[in-house]
Amino acid sequence: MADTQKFYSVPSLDKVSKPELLRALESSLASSFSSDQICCAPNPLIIVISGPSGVGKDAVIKRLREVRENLHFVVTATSRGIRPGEVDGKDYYFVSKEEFLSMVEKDELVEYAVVYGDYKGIPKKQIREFMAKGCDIVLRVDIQGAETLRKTLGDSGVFIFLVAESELALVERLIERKTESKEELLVRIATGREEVKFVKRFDYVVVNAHGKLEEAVNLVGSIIDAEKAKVRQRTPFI
Ligand SMILES: Nc1ncnc2c1ncn2[C@@H]1O[C@H](COP(=O)(O)OP(=O)(O)OP(=O)(O)O)[C@@H](O)[C@H]1O
Repeated sequence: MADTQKFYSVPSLDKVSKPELLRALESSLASSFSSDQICCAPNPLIIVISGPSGVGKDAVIKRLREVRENLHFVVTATSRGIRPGEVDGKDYYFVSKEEFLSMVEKDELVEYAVVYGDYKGIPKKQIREFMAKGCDIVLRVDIQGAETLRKTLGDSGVFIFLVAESELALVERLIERKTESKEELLVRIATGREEVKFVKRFDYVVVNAHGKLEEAVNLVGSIIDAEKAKVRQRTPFI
């Protein structure tokens, strides 16, 4: 009965202006409407992108950075030599083996590994700094690195495994890149065969098919969007 009375105290919708109607609704409910945000801002994410050598991790991340804002790509420190077209401090921090080992000793890396004879590791400082600014963090690691990060981050990170459409496509991509010797090619291909088995430990798998880089990037973007819309947010801590 009381509810029906409240309903009658609200004027007909076509007789009053929007502000008048709002006031009438507020007074019927005996409380004003809040303009506060209903949901809190989503937590920053740590997105781990991994996959076999030559699958397109760098290519996907490069494009992702062009199309998405508020994303920080952590620059990995490596003791490997610089490849043509790579820029120190942008693609990697190129350091000597000695410098790298000193970073390990000072516990400055969240994860590090020897990859095809070279050290690669992720500096903690950068992750903390950019998460504090509200940025999502993208980490590019090989499968060993993803394994270590899973142990550190548990379910608080988003783990994405990139695959090519077929083994043949992956090998062709590596050959066309022309950055490995035939010995290095063999090692990467053999390792890649084993690495595909690790897909089960990831949260998502994304196919980066030949000529379809944009589709792979869009899917990664959709994964990030869906993660940000989750009711139970991941809360990464480094
Ligand atoms: N969807 C695609 N279609 C065609 N070529 C691609 C695609 N994605 C990447 N490539 C090309 O394949 C080669 C390997 O890609 P990229 O260097 O990004 O792989 P990666 O996974 O980062 O390799 P690594 O782990 O050895 O550094 C590059 O020459 C890149 O331009």
